[in-house]
Amino acid sequence: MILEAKDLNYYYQDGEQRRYILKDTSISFEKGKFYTILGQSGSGKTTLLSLLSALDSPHSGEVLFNGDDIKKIGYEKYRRNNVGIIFQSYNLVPTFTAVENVLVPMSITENEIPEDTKTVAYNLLDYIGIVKNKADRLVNRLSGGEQQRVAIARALATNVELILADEPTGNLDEEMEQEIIEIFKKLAHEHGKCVIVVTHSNEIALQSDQAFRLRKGVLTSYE
Ligand SMILES: Nc1ncnc2c1ncn2[C@@H]1O[C@H](COP(=O)(O)OP(=O)(O)OP(=O)(O)O)[C@@H](O)[C@H]1O
Repeated sequence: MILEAKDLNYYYQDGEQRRYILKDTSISFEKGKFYTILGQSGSGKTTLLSLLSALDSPHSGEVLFNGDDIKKIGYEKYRRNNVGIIFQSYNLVPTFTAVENVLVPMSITENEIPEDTKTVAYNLLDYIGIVKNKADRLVNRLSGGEQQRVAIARALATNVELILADEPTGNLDEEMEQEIIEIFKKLAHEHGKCVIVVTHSNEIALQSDQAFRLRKGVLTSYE
C-alpha cells in the first residue's frame, strides 16, 4: 500500500456545532492503479485531497505514506519528495515559460534526478504532448488544455510515485478530457504510478480502476 488514510476527521465549527466534512474516513491506495473519488460540489473532495497531499492537517486520524505517518516524515518534506499535485486551476507561475515551471520542483526536491534537468523537463513535456516551441512559451500564452499538461509534467518532474489531482479536466472540452484521462491511465499502468483523481465526472470514474464516492463525509465504493 503506497498511501493510507486512517479514521480522518475534519470539520468546521459552526457556532456551537461541528460540521463534519470528513467523518472517520479511511481509504487506501496501491501503486500501478488509477483511482477516482467522486462527489458532488461541496462534498469534501478538495478537503480530502488536501489532507492526502499534506496541504492541510486533519483534526484527528492519520495519513501513511509507505507505512510512515506523513506528520513524522514532515509535511513539507513529503510534498517536496513524495507527491505530485495537480490543481484544478493549474497554479503555474504565469511569468515563467512551460519548461521553467517544470524546473521549479526539480530545484527543491531531495530526490535523485538526472543532472541535466533542462533536458529532462523538455522530454517530460514532450511526452505529455508539449513540443519544444510551446515549452519555451510563457504559460499564460498556452491554452487551458496545454497548461493542464504542463501542470502534469510539473507533478512528474521529481520522479514521484504518487500523483494527486483535483478536478484536472474541469476546464477542458470532452476531447481534451479524454486525452488527459489516457495520460493518467498510462502513468498508472505503464509507469506503475499511483494516480488519485477527485472529480464530479462519472465519465472519469467509469474509466478508472477503482472509484469511490464521497457523500456527507462518508466514503463508499462506487459501482
Ligand atoms: N472555511 C470554511 N468554513 C466553513 N465551511 C467551509 C470552509 N471551507 C470550505 N467549507 C465547506 O466545506 C465543504 C467541503 O468543501 P470542499 O472544497 O472540500 O468540497 P468539494 O467537494 O471539493 O467541492 P467542489 O467540487 O465544489 O470544489 C463545502 O461545503 C464548503 O462550503
